[in-house]
Amino acid sequence: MATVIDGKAVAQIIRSEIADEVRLLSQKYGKVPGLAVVIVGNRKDSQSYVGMKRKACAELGIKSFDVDLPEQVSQAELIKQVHELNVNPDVHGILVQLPLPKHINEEKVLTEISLEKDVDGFHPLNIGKLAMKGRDPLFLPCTPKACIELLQRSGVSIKGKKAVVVGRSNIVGLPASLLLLKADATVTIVHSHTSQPESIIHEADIVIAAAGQPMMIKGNWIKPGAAVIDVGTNAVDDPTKKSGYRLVGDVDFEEASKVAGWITPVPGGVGPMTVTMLLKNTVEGAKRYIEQNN
Ligand SMILES: Nc1nc(=O)c2c([nH]1)NC[C@@H]1CN(c3ccc(C(=O)N[C@@H](CCC(=O)O)C(=O)O)cc3)C=[N+]21
Repeated sequence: MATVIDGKAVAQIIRSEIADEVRLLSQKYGKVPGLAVVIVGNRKDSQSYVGMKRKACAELGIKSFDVDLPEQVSQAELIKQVHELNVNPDVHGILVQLPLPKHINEEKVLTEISLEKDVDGFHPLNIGKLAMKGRDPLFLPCTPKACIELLQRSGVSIKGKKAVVVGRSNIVGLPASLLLLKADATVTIVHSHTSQPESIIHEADIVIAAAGQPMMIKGNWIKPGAAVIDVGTNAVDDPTKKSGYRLVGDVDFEEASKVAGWITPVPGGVGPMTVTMLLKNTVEGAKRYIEQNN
C-alpha cells in the first residue's frame, strides 16, 4: 500500500513557518505583507477558491486587498485596476483569479501585472525564464511548486528519475514539467493527442496528473512503487452528499493507492499546498520589496 501524502498536514507546517516570517517582517520593518486578490464575475468555483485564499491570508497576518469586479467589466477597466495595484506600496502580490470571462484576453491582463508582484508566476516573462536553463523567475507558479514541495518533503528524490506529466496547461502541466526538468528529472509530457498514454505513464517513477479528467488514470497504469501527485480537482455528482457533488482527482485513488509508493489524495493533497505556496510567494515578494525600498 502506498504512503498517502497528507497535503493538509504539510501545508499546516509550512503555514506556521510563513506566520513566523510575517512576524519577523513586522518586527523589523513595521510592515505587513499584502496580497491583492482580484476576481471577475461570480463563478461558484472561483468564489470558493478566492474565499480560501483570503481566509488563509487573514490566518497568517497577511493583509488581503479584495477587488471584486462584475462579469461585464471591460478589459481596460480590469487593467486599470491592475495598474493601481502595481503602484500601491502596501500590495506585494497580485493574483487575478482565472478563468476570466471570454471577452477578456487573459494573457494581456497577466502581462500587465508587475513582474515583482506576479505571485502566481503566470506573467509570460516569468514562464519564459522558467523554461530557460540557468535562469530563474522571480516567482514559481503555485501548483507546480506545491507538487515539487510535496515530493521533496516526502523524501522522494527527483534527480535522474523518469517523470511523466499528464496535461500541458499553461498553469499546471507545462510549468510542472519545466520544474521537474530543472530538478534534473527526465521528463515526458502526455496529452490528449498522445497514443497509448498508459504505457508511457507505466514507465514513470514520478507521475504528475493534471489533465482535468476524473479518475482517468487507473491502478494498472502505475509502475509499482511510483510517486503519484494528483492535481485534479473534478466535481462529480454524488446524491449522497449534501452539496450534491464530491471532488475526485485525475487518478483512480482506490486502485492506484494499492500500487504506488506514494500518492496524494483529493481533496487534502495538492489543493491546500497550492494556496500555501501562494502565501509563501507573497511573503517572499514582500520581503524583497520591503528590503529594496527601505
Ligand atoms: N490565478 C489563479 N491562480 C490559481 O492558483 C488558481 C486559479 N487562478 N484558478 C483556479 C485554480 C484552482 N486552484 C485551487 C486552489 C486550491 C484548491 C484546494 O484547496 N482544494 C481543496 C478542496 C477544497 C474544496 O473542498 O472545495 C483540496 O484539494 O483539498 C483547489 C484548486 C487554484 N487555481
